Amino acid sequence: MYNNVNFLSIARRFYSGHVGKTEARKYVLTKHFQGEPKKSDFEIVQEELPELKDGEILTEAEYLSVDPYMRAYMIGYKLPTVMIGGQVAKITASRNDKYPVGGYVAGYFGWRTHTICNPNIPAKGALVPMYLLPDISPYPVSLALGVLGMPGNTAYFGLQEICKPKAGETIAITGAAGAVGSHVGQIGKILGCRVIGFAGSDAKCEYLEKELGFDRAFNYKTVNIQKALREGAPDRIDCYFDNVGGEISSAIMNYMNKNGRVAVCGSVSSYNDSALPKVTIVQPSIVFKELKVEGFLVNRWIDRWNDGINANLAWLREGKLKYEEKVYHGFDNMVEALVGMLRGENLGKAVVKVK
Ligand SMILES: NC(=O)C1=CN([C@@H]2O[C@H](COP(=O)(O)OP(=O)(O)OC[C@H]3O[C@@H](n4cnc5c(N)ncnc54)[C@H](OP(=O)(O)O)[C@@H]3O)[C@@H](O)[C@H]2O)C=CC1
Ligand SMILES: CCCCCC(=O)/C=C/[C@@H]1[C@@H](C/C=C\CCCC(=O)O)[C@@H](O)C[C@H]1O
Repeated sequence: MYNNVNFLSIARRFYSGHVGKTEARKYVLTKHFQGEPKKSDFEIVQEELPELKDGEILTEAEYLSVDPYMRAYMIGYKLPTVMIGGQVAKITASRNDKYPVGGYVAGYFGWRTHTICNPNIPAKGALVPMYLLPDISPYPVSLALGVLGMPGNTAYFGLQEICKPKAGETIAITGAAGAVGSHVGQIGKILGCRVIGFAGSDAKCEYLEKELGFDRAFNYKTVNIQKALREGAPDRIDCYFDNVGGEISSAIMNYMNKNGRVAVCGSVSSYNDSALPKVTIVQPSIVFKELKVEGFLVNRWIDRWNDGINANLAWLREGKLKYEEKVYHGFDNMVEALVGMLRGENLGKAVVKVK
């Protein structure tokens, strides 16, 4: 026979945390985006989550990410479907010894307030499986969506593995004041390169030059790009980290040095458009300058995910890497946050604090 104390300790081994019904909310995409995402493209659905089964955990989202891919990817999904996205969530109940209550996980759970999952069974088709956050103190857990997460690893691996910059070379970056771009530029400086960036406002450019140490930054909305390239990169460009695509990318690629390397990371300038833009041809430059142009998805380096996080964490702690976050507030404001980020409201990483 169990006495009360024994019974409780055994029960705790199998089920710790809040016991009871959980009311969860989620965004269901009901209409494919046309132009900018709209609130009316979604329905917010409330549901009661079931009791946990053995091996499962219940998490509560603290920060949700808004990322450019969300605008681009949904076209491939059959609707209605829960909106995709990454989040940092606290474990509030657990029937899995390796995932204790109070711990934090990063996962692609979608736009949900609460999630039940079994970390031992990877979600079908997950490009980046969920993981328990390492100790990132004294930094906020939201950084696991930015400089210490997917965008940080995109900068870390994308620049070093594809552009392979050498000290003294010149790197050009578009989308330079965003999550990935601002991080790429700082790694470029750590590696001893000349770094020039293009971003969408004078204030962003001032931040890049004065706070992050970019050699030059230009407001692509107001400058003459050819003139900016001549002024910012007198020795031309050796590495181009392309976040935006479009005409500015053609201009930069046509201004590169022989054997230059281009990391094609994304093309946010056209994600809201239904037709792809017509741009200046780049093939003659690729041929005659023997450029290497390579697209990539950061999950290519999933086996080295923690190496990227640890390297970025070390640079943060040494004061070599700085970050900014644009924090939106409230689960009800997810669409405003997504649209705001796509319009360029963010300096650094855009995230939503759920409560
Ligand atoms: N390949 C991969 O694995 C990954 C790719 N990416 C890609 O990296 C890029 C940057 O992502 P991320 O850092 O998360 O986002 P950002 O933090 O850079 O936010 C998006 C930015 O896009 C800029 N932007 C919007 N419209 C335009 C336009 N017409 N022309 C130029 N810039 C524009 C805005 O800045 P501004 O004010 O300067 O216009 C805005 O702040 C995206 O293309 C994304 O898809 C991201 C992660 C992984
Ligand atoms: C033309 C679009 C290019 C987009 C480039 C980009 O930003 C890629 C980002 C991926 C991102 C994808 C995330 C989730 C996909 C689906 C998740 C789900 O819940 O189904 C992430 O995987 C890292 C980058 O490779």
